[in-house]
Amino acid sequence: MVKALPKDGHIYTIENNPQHSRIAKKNFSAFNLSDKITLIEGDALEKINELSAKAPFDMIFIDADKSSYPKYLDWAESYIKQDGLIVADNTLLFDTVFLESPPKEVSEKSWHAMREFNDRLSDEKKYFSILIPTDEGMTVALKLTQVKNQGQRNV
Ligand SMILES: C[S@@+](CC[C@H](N)C(=O)[O-])C[C@H]1O[C@@H](n2cnc3c(N)ncnc32)[C@H](O)[C@@H]1O
Repeated sequence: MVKALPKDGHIYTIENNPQHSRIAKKNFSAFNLSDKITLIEGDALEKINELSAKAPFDMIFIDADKSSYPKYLDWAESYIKQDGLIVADNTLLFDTVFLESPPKEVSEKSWHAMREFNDRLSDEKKYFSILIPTDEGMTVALKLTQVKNQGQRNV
C-alpha cells in the first residue's frame, strides 16, 4: 500500500491488540515508513470517529472483526471520496457466506453481518464492485459518483 501512495499520501491504521501494534510499529520504523503510516491504538469503532477529520479518503481497507463490518461500512460510505475504493478482506467468511443459514463454525452475528455487508456493496446504483474469490474473499468496491437530480451515475 505504501508503494502505491502518492508523494503526499498517508496511511492511517487502527489496531486494538497491543502486541500487534508493537510489532507493526517496529516494522514501520525498520522500513523507514513511520512518516507515511500512523498507527492509532484502540478499538476501530471508537477510533474511526477521530479519523473522520482526515476525510475524504481515496481508499478504505476493512479487515477487523467481522461482526462489525456493516458499522465500518456505515462510516466508510460517509468518508470515502466519490470514485474512491472500499476494500474488505474475508468477505466469503471462510466459505460460509453463501450458505442458506449460518453454520456452527462461524458466529451467527458475523454471518449475518457479512451478508448485509456484501449485499450493500452489490448495490449497482452506489458501487461498481467485485468479490474476488481468493481463499478468504476480497471485495473491491468503487464508490460511484452520483449525478444530482437524474438518478444516474458516472464511473
Ligand atoms: C486480519 S488482521 C489484519 C492483517 C493486516 N490487514 C495485514 O494484511 O497484514 C486483523 C487485525 O485487526 C485487529 N482487530 C480486530 N478487531 C479490531 C477492532 N475492533 N479494532 C481494532 N483492531 C482490531 C486484530 O488485532 C488484527 O491485528
